[in-house]
Amino acid sequence: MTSVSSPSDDPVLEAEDLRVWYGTERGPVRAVDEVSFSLRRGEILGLVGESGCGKSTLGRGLLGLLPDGAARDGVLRFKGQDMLTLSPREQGRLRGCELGMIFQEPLTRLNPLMRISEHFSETLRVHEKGISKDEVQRRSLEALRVMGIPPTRFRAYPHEFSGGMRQRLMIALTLVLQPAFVVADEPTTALDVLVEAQIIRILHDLRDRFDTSLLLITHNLGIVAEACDRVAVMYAGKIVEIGDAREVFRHPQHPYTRELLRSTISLSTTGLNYIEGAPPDLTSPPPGCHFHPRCPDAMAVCATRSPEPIDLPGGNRVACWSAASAHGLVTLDAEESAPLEREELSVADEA
Ligand SMILES: Nc1ncnc2c1ncn2[C@@H]1O[C@H](COP(=O)(O)OP(=O)(O)OP(=O)(O)O)[C@@H](O)[C@H]1O
Repeated sequence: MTSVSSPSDDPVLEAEDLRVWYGTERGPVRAVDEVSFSLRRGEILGLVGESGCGKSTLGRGLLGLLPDGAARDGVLRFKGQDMLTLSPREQGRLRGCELGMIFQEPLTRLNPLMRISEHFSETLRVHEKGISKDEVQRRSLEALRVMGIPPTRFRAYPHEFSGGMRQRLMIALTLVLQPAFVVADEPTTALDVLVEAQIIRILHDLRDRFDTSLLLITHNLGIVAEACDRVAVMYAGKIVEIGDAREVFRHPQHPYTRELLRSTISLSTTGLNYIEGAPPDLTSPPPGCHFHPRCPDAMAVCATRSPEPIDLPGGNRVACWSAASAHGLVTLDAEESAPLEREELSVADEA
């Protein structure tokens, strides 16, 4: 599937050194750790990585939808305005109409006592005061149509819909507000392949009509390849690679991206937990590059110094000593560039 319109250059969202952490008894869980990226108007950015790498936290952190005990810092601009300096009330107002989220578990969010028409009119009236009845109906039916739900179901109750349809209803309720930025967190988990294809079409529809920017969090790399303009790969709280989706899939530059792609392709599955080992505990991630204990290309420097994101000639932005050194963008001495001797390292650590 190809996109018919290209995203404009205006950044809608800009994150600089954004951090999100959860306070726990074991210490702070650094779920998002100095993440920087921007999203242009109408752009669809896929966010991938194994479970526990911080994808949902980043998505929720961008919208300010974090649980009590979580904190954010850094810079987060939406249409040029720094969100982190706004009061919770101002953020809430913005969230209502300009920012939207499509959740993993939609069923809990529909009121069983309210007809679908009432859900739409409540959503629209809260955010667009003074909107006429005719306009509510027109916009609601249009959102239902886009999601493939017949207008005859407009006055039905949530329990009269199948699970997949309820999920689509939730998406319609987000889209009816025509938000500028939407986070979709695993929107297709519960859906069959046909619906998945439909959702991809809808995402493009949304972008083409309203210039909506979208962060699509998913384990399904096929969807990212098909539906996204760019992809960000997250590992242990950091974006380790970001770039044009086709370029990243064709020429992955970070060893983690390569492993992620390989594990998916070789197993023909959407599960991504097949790279040897597991992502680290984010209360005490390994020093240096967080991926170094599992990295096939690790060098001595990787265990001690965290690599900064760097733009590679193909356009990918990658945080990896090995990739940067292969492109001649950093100079490492013989000791730093020696292959990482894992056993020796642990002996040396104990000494
Ligand atoms: N409310 C919370 N309190 C403390 N730690 C949390 C909380 N929510 C998430 N975490 C931790 O933050 C880290 C990142 O979790 P997050 O859910 O953002 O990852 P993810 O990549 O979205 O995973 P998945 O793909 O399974 O949804 C994990 O270590 C997780 O245990």
